[in-house]
Amino acid sequence: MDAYDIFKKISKGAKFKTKQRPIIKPLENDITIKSEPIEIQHTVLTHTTCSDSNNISTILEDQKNDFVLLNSFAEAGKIISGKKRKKDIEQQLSSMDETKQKKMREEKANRYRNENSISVVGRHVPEPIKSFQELSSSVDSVLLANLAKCGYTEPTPIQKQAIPAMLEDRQILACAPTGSGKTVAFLLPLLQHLQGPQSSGFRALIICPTRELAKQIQQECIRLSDGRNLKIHILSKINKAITQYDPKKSNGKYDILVTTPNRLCFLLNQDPPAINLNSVEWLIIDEADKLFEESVRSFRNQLQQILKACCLHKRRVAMFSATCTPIVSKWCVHNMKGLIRVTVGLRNAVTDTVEQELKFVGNEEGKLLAIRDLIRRGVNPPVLVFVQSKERAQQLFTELIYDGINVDAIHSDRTQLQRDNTIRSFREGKIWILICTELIARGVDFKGINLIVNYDFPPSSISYVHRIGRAGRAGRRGKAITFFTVDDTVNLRNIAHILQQSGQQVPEFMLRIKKRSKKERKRLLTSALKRDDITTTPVYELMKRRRWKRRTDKTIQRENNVNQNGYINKM
Ligand SMILES: Nc1ncnc2c1ncn2[C@@H]1O[C@H](COP(=O)(O)OP(=O)(O)OP(=O)(O)O)[C@@H](O)[C@H]1O
Repeated sequence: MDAYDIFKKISKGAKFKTKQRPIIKPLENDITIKSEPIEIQHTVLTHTTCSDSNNISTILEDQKNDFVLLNSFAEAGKIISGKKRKKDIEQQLSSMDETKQKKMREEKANRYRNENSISVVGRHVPEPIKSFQELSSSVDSVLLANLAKCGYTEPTPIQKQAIPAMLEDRQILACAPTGSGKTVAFLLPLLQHLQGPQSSGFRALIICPTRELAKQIQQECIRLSDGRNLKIHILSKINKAITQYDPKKSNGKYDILVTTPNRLCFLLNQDPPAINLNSVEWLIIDEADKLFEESVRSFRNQLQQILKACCLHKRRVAMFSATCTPIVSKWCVHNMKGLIRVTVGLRNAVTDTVEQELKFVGNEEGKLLAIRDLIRRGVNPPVLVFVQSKERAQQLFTELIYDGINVDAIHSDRTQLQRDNTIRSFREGKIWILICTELIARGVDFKGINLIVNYDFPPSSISYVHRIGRAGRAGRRGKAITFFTVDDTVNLRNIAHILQQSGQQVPEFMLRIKKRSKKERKRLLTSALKRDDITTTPVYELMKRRRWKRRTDKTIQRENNVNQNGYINKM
C-alpha cells in the first residue's frame, strides 16, 4: 500500500477540488492547492482515529515510512505554503501600496495642476515639474545653465507641464496665455532631444506664421543652446536657400530650421525638392490656430506636404498657441498618436496682467482726436497702435509724424530690411509709438510694452486676445485701450464678454447686444470693415490731391512710353 492508497482510504467521503491525485499533482504545480488535501488528510486522520482505531493503527504500523513521508510532505507543504502566502500577501500589499502611492502621486500632481490652472487630457500624462532643478537628471546641465543665464529661475505653468511631456517624447497640443513662455516650453525639450550637432540634415523644424516671429524664435533658440554648437537656420532669402540647402550640394550640417510654411513649401515644390526633411525628428508648429485659419486655407494642404516630407517614422509633432480652435484640436486628435492636450487657464482668454478699456469715440474723426488726446495727456512708451490695414497704417503714420511724435509704422508693404530695422529701433527705444497691422499681433515679444491702442476694432475675439497680449508679458503689467464706433457693434459683444471674463467692468448694454450670425462674423474676418480714411485734411483738399496724383501718374506713364519708343524726353 503506498501513500496514495492510504490517503484514498482515510479520505473517503472528503471532497477535493481536483480529481487528480491530490498529493502528487498539486505539489508539482500549485503549492496552495497541495496544502489543502494534506491538511484535510490530518483532520480526517484524527477523526478516523476516534472511530476506527484498530484500522488506523494497522495502517500506521504497516505504512510507517509512508506516513513519515506523508507528514514531511505536509510539513513541507505547510512551510512552503506559509512562505508563499506571506510572499503573496507582501506582494499584494506592496502592489496595493504601489497603486495607492501612484494614486496619491496623481492626486498630488492634479492638486498642483489646479493651483497652476493647468488642465490636461491624455493617457499617462507625466507629472508637472515644480522647478527647473527637478530636471537635473533629464536635462543637460549646459541647457539648465543657459536657462539661468536668461534669467529664467522658475518655470511658468505651461513650461511645468509641457517640458516633462515633451521630454518623454509625447506629442502635444498646448494652449497657454500670451507671454506665458511657450517658446521655452518647446525649445528646452527640443534642444535636449537633439543633443549636439550632427551632419544628417535638419532634425527639428519649427513653423510659425510670420518671418518676424521666426527670427525671434531663432534668436531664443541660439540663446538657450549656447555651448552646444547647433546649427540653427532661418529661411529668409529664397534664392540663396535653393542653393544652400540643395540635398545634392549641401553637407547636411544643419540641425534646426525655423521658417514660415510658404517659404518651406516653395523649396519643397522645386523639382527635385530643394530641401531634404528626411531626418526631421520634431516638428513644432507655433501659433497653430493662425495657420489653420479659414483665410489661410492652404496651410492645411501645406502641412500635409510638410508632414509627408518629414517622413522619419519616429517624427513627433507639437503644437502651441495662446488660442485654440476646434479645428486644430480635431486635427491633432486624428493625426497625433498618444496626444497630450495641455491648457493653462481658460481657453482663448486674455492674460490677466493687462488692464482693458473700451472707449466709444463716435466716428473715424473721433478716433484721431482720441489718440491725439491720449498722447497729449501723456503716454508711457513703448506703445503699440493696431490698425486694420497697411493703407491705414500709412495714413495714421502720416498724421502723427506731423505732430512731431517719435513714431513709425510696420506692415507687409515695407521691405524686409525696413521691417527688421523698425523692429530693432522699437526694441532699442528709438521709436516710441509703433503703428502696426496684424503682422505683429502674434508671438512677437517686445519687452515692457506699456500700452496697446486698438485704433481699429479687432476683427475677432482671437485677434483681440493676441493684440493685447503684446503687453503684460512674463508677469509684467500693461494696459489696452480699444476704440470703437457704431460700425464696430458686430464684434463688440464678443470682446465685451472677454473683458467680463477677465474680471473687468463692462457696461451691461454691451453684453446684451444681439449675437451676430456666424455668417456675418465670418464675413468680417474675410473682408475688413470699410472705414473712412484717417486724415484731418478737408475733403476738397483730398480730392484736389487725388486729381493731381492721377495727372502726375498719367504724365509719368506717357513719358515712359515716349522713352521706350526712343524719343527724347521733353522734361
Ligand atoms: N521661466 C521664465 N521666467 C521668466 N521669464 C520667462 C520664462 N520663460 C519665458 N520668459 C519670458 O517671457 C516672455 C514671453 O515668452 P514667449 O514669447 O515665449 O511667450 P508666448 O507664450 O510664446 O507668447 P505668445 O502667445 O504671445 O507668442 C519672453 O520675454 C521670455 O523671455
